[in-house]
Amino acid sequence: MAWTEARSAAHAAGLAARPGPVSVPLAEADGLTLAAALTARTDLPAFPAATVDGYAVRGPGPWSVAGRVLAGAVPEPLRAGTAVQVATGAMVPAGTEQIIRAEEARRRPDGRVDGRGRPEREWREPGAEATCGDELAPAGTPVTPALIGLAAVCGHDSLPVIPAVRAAVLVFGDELLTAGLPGRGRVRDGLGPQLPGWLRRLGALPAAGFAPLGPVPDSLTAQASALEAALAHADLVCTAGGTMRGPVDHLRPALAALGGRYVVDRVAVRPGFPMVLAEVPAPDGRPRFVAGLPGNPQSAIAALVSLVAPLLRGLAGRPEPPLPTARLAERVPGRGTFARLVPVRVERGVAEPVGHTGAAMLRGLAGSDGFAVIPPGTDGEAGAGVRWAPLPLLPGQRP
Ligand SMILES: Nc1nc2c(c(=O)[nH]1)N[C@H]1C(S)=C(S)[C@@H](COP(=O)(O)OP(=O)(O)OC[C@H]3O[C@@H](n4cnc5c(N)ncnc54)[C@H](O)[C@@H]3O)O[C@H]1N2
Ligand code: MOO
Repeated sequence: MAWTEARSAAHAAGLAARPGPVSVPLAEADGLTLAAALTARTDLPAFPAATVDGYAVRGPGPWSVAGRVLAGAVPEPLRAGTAVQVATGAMVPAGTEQIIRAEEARRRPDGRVDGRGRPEREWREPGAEATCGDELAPAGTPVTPALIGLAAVCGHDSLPVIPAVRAAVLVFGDELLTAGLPGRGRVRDGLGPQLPGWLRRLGALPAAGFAPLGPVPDSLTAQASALEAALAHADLVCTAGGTMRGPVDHLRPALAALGGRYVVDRVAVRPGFPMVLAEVPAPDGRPRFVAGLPGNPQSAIAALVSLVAPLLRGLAGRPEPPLPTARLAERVPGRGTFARLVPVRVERGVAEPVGHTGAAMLRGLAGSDGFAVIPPGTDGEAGAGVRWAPLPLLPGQRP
């Protein structure tokens, strides 16, 4: 499958399988996606609210001071010739004609206040920000802290959201070490420690109740049963390794044993071409997903960006945004009929290829912002515009 087609297929499969909406308390909604439009449950503000500390007055001055209204209280209507002291945020008494700022009011010896109000009203009218029923954000909007605040001030206690995907990671390979120095045929597992952070940045939560103890042994029975156990807790299982047809590559037979159906089976891209995305049936009728990432560490992350990122956007009910573009700093040869993904650092719109980018390497990737995409049948020319697929780095977390 072509790389662009594979990304679209992953996104479409996610959209089709997205979970139904749930209602969550505001404090738990951050980072999720609105499942229905957010509407104002009341006028905002809900009552006329003073914007300054001062005196609300009615009729011509000087005014005798009839009391005060603090924020949170309901005032009596104002009679002509009187003033009440108001605090910022206090409900303005009915009949108020102007508010004289505290620093611009004079207390006369007889106790009355005098002064001139400013031409503009010093209170907010009900509905100035929103009227009851206004749509404040459409379905599909990512929930941010500011949106949570907006929902709170217009009367919501909970929000309808698409729940977060629960994701689990399984690494395959008897050669993998989880501690100490590599050597004598053994390598350190570079994906088990890395994938959870990327998945979290893509909006997935760890699958509660499932924590593998380490690499899964290279046997079909071990890998099929590890997958089955993970799928009992997770909407998405990312596996690493075993995607090819080596003597101990069991991912495809394990998927077959679980009744898996391929959404994507190998992609015309380098690195990462043996990547797989499969749907596995589940008792509730909503499919679960297995993303088979190749074992070569950089290839695995290329597959994560190519398949897992669009899948998770689909599962969250979000659209797939077009890839950003940048200018290539230097010439990058293509890979014939395959697309090529090249780790780059992107600075002020210029994509600079980094070094150490073999499929088995992480050194280049660890200093990059994402992958420049050299389309099939082309070379990337110095100065030419390219699309690039960002790594899910958070602002302020660039390497
Ligand atoms: N005959 C062919 N052999 C291979 C081809 C091919 O076209 N024909 N393609 C190569 C490509 S491309 C890739 S990518 C790999 C994919 O292989 P697998 O997904 O089956 O991965 P493994 O064989 O298990 O491992 C490959 C490589 O990566 C190391 N590895 C695995 N897991 C980890 C990990 N968690 N952390 C660090 N390193 C890991 C493993 O030791 C191997 O060196 O297949 C090629 N072969
Ligand atoms: O596709 Mo492999 O992932 O080139 O290294």
